[in-house]
Amino acid sequence: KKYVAEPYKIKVVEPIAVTSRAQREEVIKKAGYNTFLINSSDVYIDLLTDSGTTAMSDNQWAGIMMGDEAYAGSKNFMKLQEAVREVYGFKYIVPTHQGRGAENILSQITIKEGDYIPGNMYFTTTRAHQEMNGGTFVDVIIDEAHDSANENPFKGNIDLKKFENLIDEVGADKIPYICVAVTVNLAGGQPVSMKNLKEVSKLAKENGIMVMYDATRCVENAYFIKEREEGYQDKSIAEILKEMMSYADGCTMSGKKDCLVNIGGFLAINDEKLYQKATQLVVVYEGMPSYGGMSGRDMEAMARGIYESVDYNYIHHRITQCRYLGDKLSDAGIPIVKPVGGHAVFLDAKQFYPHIPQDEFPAQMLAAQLYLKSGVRSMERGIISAGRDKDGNNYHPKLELVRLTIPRRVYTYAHMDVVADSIIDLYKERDKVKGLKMVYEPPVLRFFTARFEPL
Ligand SMILES: CC1=C(O)/C(=C\N=C(/Cc2ccc(O)c(F)c2)C(=O)O)C(COP(=O)(O)O)=CN1
Repeated sequence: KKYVAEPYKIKVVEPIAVTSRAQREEVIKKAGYNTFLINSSDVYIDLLTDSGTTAMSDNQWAGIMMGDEAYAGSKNFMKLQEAVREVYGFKYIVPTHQGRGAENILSQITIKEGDYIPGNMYFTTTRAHQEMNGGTFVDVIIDEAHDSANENPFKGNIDLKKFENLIDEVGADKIPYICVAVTVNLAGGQPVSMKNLKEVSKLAKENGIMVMYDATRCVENAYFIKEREEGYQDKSIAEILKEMMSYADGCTMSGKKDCLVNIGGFLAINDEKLYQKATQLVVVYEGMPSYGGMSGRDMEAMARGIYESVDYNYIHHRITQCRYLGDKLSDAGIPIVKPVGGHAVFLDAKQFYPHIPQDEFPAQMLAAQLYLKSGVRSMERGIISAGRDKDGNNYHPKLELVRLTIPRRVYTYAHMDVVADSIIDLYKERDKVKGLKMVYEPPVLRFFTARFEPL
């Protein structure tokens, strides 16, 4: 398979754990069949998440030495503010320790009891903060996004009809903003087209509703627009990203993904009044508006990461490496979410284990089996992650997935081959695998610490 060689060379290495099957059997039992509870020292290839697992560049590490740890008005904040203004185009920026720090503040300053927040598919922390502030999340993504085999090139798109129906149903004054995730994590890292962003922005403006992006993987989204959307092939990633952001009133950002850092995030806003409300809260939850829970050195690393992230060679390799894994799996007949997303390959556990009913947690079991087989850690993104509704009933998401999340600039194609080969082996033994029962269920965001036993 043709692939794009890494546009960087390795300068520092971090040995990884080569384990035996016997060791892994001990580990998975102790971890209650939950990959979140496995120690990093017992993991060979860690595809749990792309969040905070990035390898920073030498330029970013050099920035760590330039930390201005002044409590107020740090030089690094000025650098970060300049980077966000230049690359994203937003006027005001409130640094936070990570994405959910921004989600917490945005939700508190915009959502009132009884409000509705439309969005393109839910995300766990985003929906949690919206609900904690009395809002109700309403999924307005196109239907195709819930069909893992559908190859629509922009499966993250908002269904304008659904958005309009909600406005007619509840009234625009009950909708503080529409949350547009670019890309859509749980749909399989699927992008939103520029055309759809423009249309959403127009409809929202006509109704006095703000548009807030969850910009966590926005550079990946820009790459897909360049690759797939008419009229953008000759534009740079930076130009596309800037245009994307111009259709939003602000964004929350988990810097731990597309800003290429291990910690950090921000809330960016154009409206001055909203910015002032945000600064009143950031001092309560994160710290001064000029550091927001980050050290000076981490703000410097994130500022430098923002500039690096729009380099074509970086993002071209990043997306291509992910697609390499996806193509190798689908060529071998393994059921995955199509098209392959920007940050991960998602295994369709419902099709992988058709004999295991969703209430026996097929995706949870598949992630455990993959660890047992090869020490590769992945993440359940199915019924366990979906949690329970207000009446305490399990949500039954159409997508019962295992996410193989590729950290940025960390693994080589050889690691991708190990992952692919072990999944292909697992598929051959799929009939022998049984489901799980949950033996410990925490009340909130249960997937992080729940424990299971084989049936
Ligand atoms: C699209 C989006 C995210 O992907 C995201 C985080 N993502 C994680 C970490 C994670 C989060 C929640 C889970 O249920 C989970 F199991 C994993 C992840 O692996 O994908 C956040 C929040 O950004 P923070 O992590 O910087 O606070 C906001 N928006």
